[in-house]
Amino acid sequence: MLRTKVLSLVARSGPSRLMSTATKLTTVEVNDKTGIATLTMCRAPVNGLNLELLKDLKTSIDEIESNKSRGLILTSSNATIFSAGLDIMEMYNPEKERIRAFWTQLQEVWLSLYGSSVPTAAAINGHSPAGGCLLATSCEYRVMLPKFTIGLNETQLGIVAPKWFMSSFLSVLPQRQAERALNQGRMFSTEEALQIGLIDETATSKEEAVEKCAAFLGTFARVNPLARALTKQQFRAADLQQLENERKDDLEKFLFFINQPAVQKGLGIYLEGLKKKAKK
Ligand SMILES: CC/C=C\CCC/C=C/C(=O)SCCNC(=O)CCNC(=O)[C@H](O)C(C)(C)COP(=O)(O)OP(=O)(O)OC[C@H]1O[C@@H](n2cnc3c(N)ncnc32)[C@H](O)[C@@H]1OP(=O)(O)O
Repeated sequence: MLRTKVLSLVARSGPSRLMSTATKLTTVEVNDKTGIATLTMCRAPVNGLNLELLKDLKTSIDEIESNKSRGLILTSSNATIFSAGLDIMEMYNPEKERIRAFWTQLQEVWLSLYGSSVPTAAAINGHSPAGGCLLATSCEYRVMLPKFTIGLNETQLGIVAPKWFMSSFLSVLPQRQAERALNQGRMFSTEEALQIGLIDETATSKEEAVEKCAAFLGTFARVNPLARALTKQQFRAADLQQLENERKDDLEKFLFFINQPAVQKGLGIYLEGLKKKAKK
C-alpha cells in the first residue's frame, strides 16, 4: 500500500486543532511514490466556494507549488458534489468588506490554479456547476464520474460569467461551443461533456478517476519540468495577464453588478428555489 502523508498538520487557529489539517476546508495528501498531491475540498454540504474555502484552496495550491509536487489532483470529499460553485450566500445581501475579500480571493485562486507551474487534473466526482466548472476547467485534464452535471450556468441565475471564467472554458472548448453553452447557461451531463470535449475521460469511481488523473500527470514524468511549466504558462500568459492588469476594475465591476436590485432579487429567488428543492 502506498504511504501517503498529510501536509501541514498544524491547525490554523491554535493547538486545539492539532489533529486536523492546516486548512480546515481542504486537505492535501502527497503520494510518496509518485509525488502527486491530491487536494480535496471538504466544505459541507456542497463545497460552496465561500471566503474561507477559497482561502484554504489558495493556501493548499501554494503549498503544493512550493513543495515541488509532481502534480496536483483536485477533487471533493462529497460523494455527489465536486463543488456547487460560488456560495450564493456570499453574494446575496452581501456585507461590504467581506464581498470584496471574497471576490479578491476568487481571483487569487484562479490565478494560482490556472497559472500553476505544477501539472493539474480534476477528478470530478460529482456535480460541478459554475465556480465548480471554473475550477475543473482551470486544470489541464478532467476525469468525471457518470450521472453528474458540469457547466457554466451563470445566465440561468441572471448573472454573467466574467471574462476570466470564459478563458478557462475556452482553453477546453472551441469558441463556438463555449459561446453557445455560456449564453444558454447549459449544464452538460457527463456523457455530453465527454462528447463535446469538456472532460477528457470518465471513470466509474472516485478511486478510478484519481488513478486516471495520476496516469495523465505521469505522462510528464520524462518531460523537463521547467520546459513543461514554461510552455504551459506561455499558453496561458495572455489570460492571466489580462486579469492581473484588470483586477481592480474586475472587482469594481463585480461589486456594481452584484449590488443591482434586479440581480439581488434574482439571486433571492434562485436561493429560495434551491431551499424549496432541498426540503422536498
Ligand atoms: C460581473 C460578474 C458577476 C457575477 C459573477 C458571479 C459568478 C458566479 C459563479 C457561481 O458559481 S454562482 C453559483 C452557481 N451554482 C449553482 O447554481 C448550483 C446550485 N446548486 C445546485 O444545483 C444543487 O444544490 C447541487 C449542487 C446540484 C447539489 O444538489 P443536491 O440535491 O445534492 O443538494 P441541494 O440542492 O439539496 O443543496 C443542499 C444545500 O446546499 C445549498 N446550496 C446548494 N448550492 C449552493 C450554492 N451555490 N450556494 C449556496 N448554497 C447552496 C442548498 O440551498 C441546500 O441548502 P439547505 O440545506 O440549507 O436548504
